[in-house]
Amino acid sequence: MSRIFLIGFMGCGKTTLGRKLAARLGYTFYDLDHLLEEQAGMSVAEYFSSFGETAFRLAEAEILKNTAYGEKAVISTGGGLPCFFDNMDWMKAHGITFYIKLSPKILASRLAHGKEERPLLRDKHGDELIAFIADKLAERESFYEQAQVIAEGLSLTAEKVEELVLNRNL
Ligand SMILES: Nc1ncnc2c1ncn2[C@@H]1O[C@H](COP(=O)(O)OP(=O)(O)O)[C@@H](O)[C@H]1O
Ligand SMILES: O=C(O)C1=C[C@@H](OP(=O)(O)O)[C@@H](O)[C@H](O)C1
Ligand SMILES: [Mg+2]
Repeated sequence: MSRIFLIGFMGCGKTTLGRKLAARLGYTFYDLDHLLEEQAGMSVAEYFSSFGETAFRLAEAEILKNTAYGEKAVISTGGGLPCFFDNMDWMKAHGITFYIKLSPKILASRLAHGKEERPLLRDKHGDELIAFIADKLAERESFYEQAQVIAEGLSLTAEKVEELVLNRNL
Protein backbone atom coordinates (compact mmCIF):
# COMPACT_ATOMS: atom_id res chain seq x y z
CA MET A 1 0.00 0.00 0.00
CA SER A 2 1.43 3.41 -0.87
CA ARG A 3 1.23 6.63 1.07
CA ILE A 4 -2.21 7.90 2.03
CA PHE A 5 -3.34 11.55 2.10
CA LEU A 6 -6.42 12.19 4.27
CA ILE A 7 -8.50 15.14 3.10
CA GLY A 8 -11.80 16.76 4.06
CA PHE A 9 -13.36 19.68 5.88
CA MET A 10 -12.16 20.92 9.28
CA GLY A 11 -13.43 18.59 11.98
CA CYS A 12 -13.94 15.51 9.79
CA GLY A 13 -11.24 13.67 11.79
CA LYS A 14 -8.15 13.78 9.56
CA THR A 15 -5.72 14.32 12.42
CA THR A 16 -7.37 11.86 14.83
CA LEU A 17 -7.91 9.09 12.30
CA GLY A 18 -4.58 9.67 10.56
CA ARG A 19 -2.67 9.02 13.77
CA LYS A 20 -4.64 5.80 14.39
CA LEU A 21 -4.26 4.62 10.80
CA ALA A 22 -0.51 5.17 10.84
CA ALA A 23 -0.21 3.20 14.10
CA ARG A 24 -2.32 0.38 12.66
CA LEU A 25 -0.27 0.13 9.46
CA GLY A 26 3.12 0.77 11.10
CA TYR A 27 3.49 3.86 8.86
CA THR A 28 4.95 7.25 9.75
CA PHE A 29 2.32 9.87 10.62
CA TYR A 30 2.58 13.42 9.29
CA ASP A 31 0.12 16.20 10.06
CA LEU A 32 0.81 19.14 7.74
CA ASP A 33 -0.56 21.71 10.21
CA HIS A 34 1.76 20.37 12.90
CA LEU A 35 4.75 20.44 10.51
CA LEU A 36 3.96 24.06 9.65
CA GLU A 37 3.67 24.92 13.35
CA GLU A 38 7.05 23.29 14.08
CA GLN A 39 8.75 25.02 11.16
CA ALA A 40 7.21 28.44 11.79
CA GLY A 41 7.56 28.23 15.57
CA MET A 42 3.97 29.35 16.08
CA SER A 43 0.42 27.97 15.98
CA VAL A 44 -1.73 28.02 12.83
CA ALA A 45 -3.91 30.68 14.48
CA GLU A 46 -0.86 32.86 15.20
CA TYR A 47 0.39 32.30 11.63
CA PHE A 48 -2.95 33.54 10.21
CA SER A 49 -2.99 36.62 12.41
CA SER A 50 0.68 37.47 11.77
CA PHE A 51 0.91 36.81 8.01
CA GLY A 52 -2.67 36.29 6.70
CA GLU A 53 -4.35 33.45 4.84
CA THR A 54 -2.53 33.97 1.51
CA ALA A 55 0.86 33.43 3.17
CA PHE A 56 -0.53 30.40 5.03
CA ARG A 57 -1.71 28.80 1.74
CA LEU A 58 1.75 29.27 0.20
CA ALA A 59 3.46 27.86 3.29
CA GLU A 60 1.22 24.76 3.56
CA ALA A 61 1.69 23.99 -0.17
CA GLU A 62 5.44 24.27 0.23
CA ILE A 63 5.41 21.90 3.20
CA LEU A 64 3.16 19.45 1.32
CA LYS A 65 5.57 19.27 -1.60
CA ASN A 66 8.91 19.53 0.21
CA THR A 67 8.48 17.01 3.01
CA ALA A 68 10.53 13.85 2.45
CA TYR A 69 7.80 11.25 3.08
CA GLY A 70 8.74 7.62 2.74
CA GLU A 71 6.39 5.30 0.87
CA LYS A 72 4.92 4.15 4.19
CA ALA A 73 3.33 7.40 5.27
CA VAL A 74 -0.08 8.65 6.39
CA ILE A 75 -0.45 12.37 5.81
CA SER A 76 -3.25 14.38 7.43
CA THR A 77 -3.76 17.62 5.51
CA GLY A 78 -5.36 20.89 6.59
CA GLY A 79 -8.99 21.23 5.43
CA GLY A 80 -8.29 23.92 2.84
CA LEU A 81 -5.13 22.44 1.32
CA PRO A 82 -6.69 20.40 -1.55
CA CYS A 83 -8.50 23.52 -2.79
CA PHE A 84 -5.43 25.66 -3.57
CA PHE A 85 -2.87 25.63 -6.39
CA ASP A 86 -2.29 22.17 -7.90
CA ASN A 87 -2.18 20.51 -4.47
CA MET A 88 -4.93 17.99 -5.23
CA ASP A 89 -3.24 16.80 -8.44
CA TRP A 90 0.10 16.69 -6.66
CA MET A 91 -1.26 14.45 -3.89
CA LYS A 92 -2.93 12.14 -6.42
CA ALA A 93 0.37 11.81 -8.26
CA HIS A 94 2.24 11.00 -5.03
CA GLY A 95 -0.16 8.68 -3.21
CA ILE A 96 -3.78 7.81 -2.57
CA THR A 97 -6.16 10.58 -1.60
CA PHE A 98 -8.94 9.64 0.83
CA TYR A 99 -11.89 12.02 1.45
CA ILE A 100 -13.60 11.76 4.84
CA LYS A 101 -17.10 13.07 4.16
CA LEU A 102 -19.41 14.49 6.86
CA SER A 103 -22.46 16.77 6.96
CA PRO A 104 -22.19 20.42 8.08
CA LYS A 105 -24.27 19.66 11.18
CA ILE A 106 -21.97 16.89 12.40
CA LEU A 107 -18.88 18.93 11.50
CA ALA A 108 -20.24 21.87 13.52
CA SER A 109 -20.88 19.66 16.54
CA ARG A 110 -17.34 18.27 16.39
CA LEU A 111 -15.87 21.76 15.99
CA ALA A 112 -17.80 23.42 18.81
CA HIS A 113 -14.80 23.03 21.13
CA GLY A 114 -12.00 23.36 18.58
CA LYS A 115 -12.74 26.79 17.12
CA GLU A 116 -10.00 28.78 18.84
CA GLU A 117 -7.28 26.90 16.97
CA ARG A 118 -9.14 27.29 13.64
CA PRO A 119 -9.01 30.95 12.61
CA LEU A 120 -11.69 30.63 9.90
CA LEU A 121 -14.28 29.53 12.48
CA ARG A 122 -13.34 31.56 15.50
CA ASP A 123 -16.19 34.05 15.52
CA LYS A 124 -19.00 31.74 14.38
CA HIS A 125 -21.56 30.18 16.71
CA GLY A 126 -24.65 27.96 16.54
CA ASP A 127 -26.66 28.20 13.32
CA GLU A 128 -24.22 30.75 11.90
CA LEU A 129 -21.42 28.17 12.26
CA ILE A 130 -23.48 25.49 10.47
CA ALA A 131 -24.36 27.93 7.64
CA PHE A 132 -20.72 28.99 7.25
CA ILE A 133 -19.60 25.34 7.07
CA ALA A 134 -22.33 24.52 4.52
CA ASP A 135 -21.25 27.41 2.25
CA LYS A 136 -17.53 26.68 2.52
CA LEU A 137 -18.08 22.96 2.01
CA ALA A 138 -20.13 23.65 -1.14
CA GLU A 139 -17.21 25.76 -2.42
CA ARG A 140 -14.65 23.07 -1.62
CA GLU A 141 -16.46 19.84 -2.40
CA SER A 142 -15.53 19.73 -6.11
CA PHE A 143 -11.91 19.43 -4.97
CA TYR A 144 -12.57 16.87 -2.25
CA GLU A 145 -14.65 14.75 -4.63
CA GLN A 146 -11.60 14.23 -6.86
CA ALA A 147 -10.18 11.86 -4.22
CA GLN A 148 -9.51 8.27 -5.29
CA VAL A 149 -11.45 7.01 -2.25
CA ILE A 150 -14.46 8.70 -0.62
CA ALA A 151 -16.02 7.48 2.62
CA GLU A 152 -18.78 8.56 4.98
CA GLY A 153 -16.94 9.72 8.10
CA LEU A 154 -19.48 9.12 10.84
CA SER A 155 -18.41 5.67 11.96
CA LEU A 156 -15.16 5.46 10.07
CA THR A 157 -12.35 3.46 11.70
CA ALA A 158 -8.70 2.97 10.80
CA GLU A 159 -9.53 -0.64 9.93
CA LYS A 160 -12.24 0.49 7.49
CA VAL A 161 -9.91 3.04 5.86
CA GLU A 162 -7.33 0.31 5.30
CA GLU A 163 -9.96 -1.98 3.76
CA LEU A 164 -11.31 0.76 1.46
CA VAL A 165 -7.83 1.71 0.28
CA LEU A 166 -6.85 -1.89 -0.40
CA ASN A 167 -10.10 -2.56 -2.32
CA ARG A 168 -10.25 0.77 -4.17
CA ASN A 169 -9.82 -0.65 -7.65
CA LEU A 170 -12.02 -3.72 -7.25
N1 LIG B 1 -14.70 9.47 15.00
C1 LIG B 1 -14.91 10.55 15.77
N2 LIG B 1 -16.03 10.63 16.51
C2 LIG B 1 -16.28 11.71 17.27
N3 LIG B 1 -15.46 12.78 17.38
C3 LIG B 1 -14.34 12.76 16.66
C4 LIG B 1 -13.99 11.66 15.82
N4 LIG B 1 -12.81 11.93 15.20
C5 LIG B 1 -12.44 13.14 15.64
N5 LIG B 1 -13.33 13.63 16.54
C6 LIG B 1 -13.26 14.93 17.24
O1 LIG B 1 -13.55 15.94 16.28
C7 LIG B 1 -12.69 17.05 16.46
C8 LIG B 1 -11.91 17.29 15.17
O2 LIG B 1 -11.03 16.18 14.92
P1 LIG B 1 -9.67 16.36 14.13
O3 LIG B 1 -9.05 15.01 14.06
O4 LIG B 1 -8.87 17.46 14.72
O5 LIG B 1 -10.22 16.79 12.69
P2 LIG B 1 -9.49 17.51 11.47
O6 LIG B 1 -8.02 17.24 11.60
O7 LIG B 1 -10.11 16.88 10.27
O8 LIG B 1 -9.85 18.96 11.59
C9 LIG B 1 -11.80 16.71 17.65
O9 LIG B 1 -12.37 17.30 18.80
C10 LIG B 1 -11.85 15.21 17.73
O10 LIG B 1 -11.66 14.76 19.05
O1 LIG C 1 -10.01 24.35 6.32
C1 LIG C 1 -9.11 25.22 6.46
O2 LIG C 1 -9.01 26.19 5.69
C2 LIG C 1 -8.14 25.05 7.58
C3 LIG C 1 -8.09 23.84 8.25
C4 LIG C 1 -7.22 23.60 9.41
O3 LIG C 1 -6.86 22.22 9.51
P1 LIG C 1 -7.93 21.09 9.98
O4 LIG C 1 -8.75 20.72 8.80
O5 LIG C 1 -7.07 19.95 10.46
O6 LIG C 1 -8.75 21.69 11.08
C5 LIG C 1 -5.97 24.49 9.31
O7 LIG C 1 -5.17 24.05 8.22
C6 LIG C 1 -6.35 25.93 9.13
O8 LIG C 1 -7.02 26.36 10.29
C7 LIG C 1 -7.21 26.17 7.88
MG1 LIG D 1 -6.28 18.44 11.58
